[in-house]
Amino acid sequence: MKNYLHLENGSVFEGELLTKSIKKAITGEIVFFTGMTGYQEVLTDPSYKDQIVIFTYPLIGNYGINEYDFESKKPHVAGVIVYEGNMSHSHYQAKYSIGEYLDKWNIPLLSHVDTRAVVKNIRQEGSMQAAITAETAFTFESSLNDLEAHVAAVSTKEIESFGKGSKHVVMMDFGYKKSILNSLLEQGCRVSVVPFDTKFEHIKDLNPDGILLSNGPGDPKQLEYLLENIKKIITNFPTMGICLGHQLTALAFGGNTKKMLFGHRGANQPVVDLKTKKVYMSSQNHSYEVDEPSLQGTSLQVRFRNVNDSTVEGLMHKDLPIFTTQYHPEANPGPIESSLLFNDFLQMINEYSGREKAYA
Ligand SMILES: NC(=O)CC[C@H](N)C(=O)O
Repeated sequence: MKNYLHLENGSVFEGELLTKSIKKAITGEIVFFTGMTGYQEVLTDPSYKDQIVIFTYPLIGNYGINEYDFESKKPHVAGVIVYEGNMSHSHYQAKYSIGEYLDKWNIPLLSHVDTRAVVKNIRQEGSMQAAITAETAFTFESSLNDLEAHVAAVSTKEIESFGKGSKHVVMMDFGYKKSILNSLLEQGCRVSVVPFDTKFEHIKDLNPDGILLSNGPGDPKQLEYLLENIKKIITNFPTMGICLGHQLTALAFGGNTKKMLFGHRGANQPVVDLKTKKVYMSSQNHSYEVDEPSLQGTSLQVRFRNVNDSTVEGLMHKDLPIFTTQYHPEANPGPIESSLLFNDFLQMINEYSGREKAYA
């Protein structure tokens, strides 16, 4: 069935709807993902909440959807745009086609769209809204900012515990990916996943050895009201921050964040570790970045940098055991070479265990 993708700049693209017909237009910020594989992880990563994802790789769906690669319990994207959506998947682990899976959650999949032309629009003009509808005309009534997803919609409502290890990591859940939890479990940790707004006093009672600030959707500044609490937590326990967790760390120490022209979303973003001068290929998904000049005079310094555009890709605290990455060391999808950072986190925890508050 013919349907249309409308961009906020007035461009309209025709496509074929592979999922059931939509009664009402679907709107969201349109973002493009450049990885060749990993669509299942992208669809279920809570950081993509309410966004319309357009895949640049021209064949999506060929290995179906399996039971193992979910990053959370359900898909969070508002809609999916592809060049060719393959509904006759072939993989021994596949349970559904991508279309069946999206249909189950009432998420439209629009195919045969000129994805290269759409991405050129986003690259040239920056982030914008888009709509998927059966109508040839569409008027946007909201602004891009109104569409920003909030962490409260994806964070856990109650504390959940995983693993039996001796080191206890409390993960503040801003919309965590399951692979982060798995990476911590692989390090032999016991993990408590706690709501994003859990107070310092409560976290202290949980007696953590370390804190992980997770990834999550939306503008980090939406959580400005929590920064004081976050700062208290991370200055008292060894901390690793990932993506939104990285951005919140920067804000908590007085740095600033800003929206990028169109963000980084893919599985081959080169990042240099300024400490070792080694370059890693990384998995990324973000629209915001830490504004480097704003770090001047703070106690944070840049540890990782994007090789393509020099943006800040990670920070370390000058005195405290805190480090962060804008990219995703847990991969999924993408290269796993940065998973070593979870070892570093554990080393840092071991170094500081028993020294509670000694450095606060
Ligand atoms: N993956 C993430 O945590 C994304 C962080 C933030 N929502 C951004 O888009 O920049």
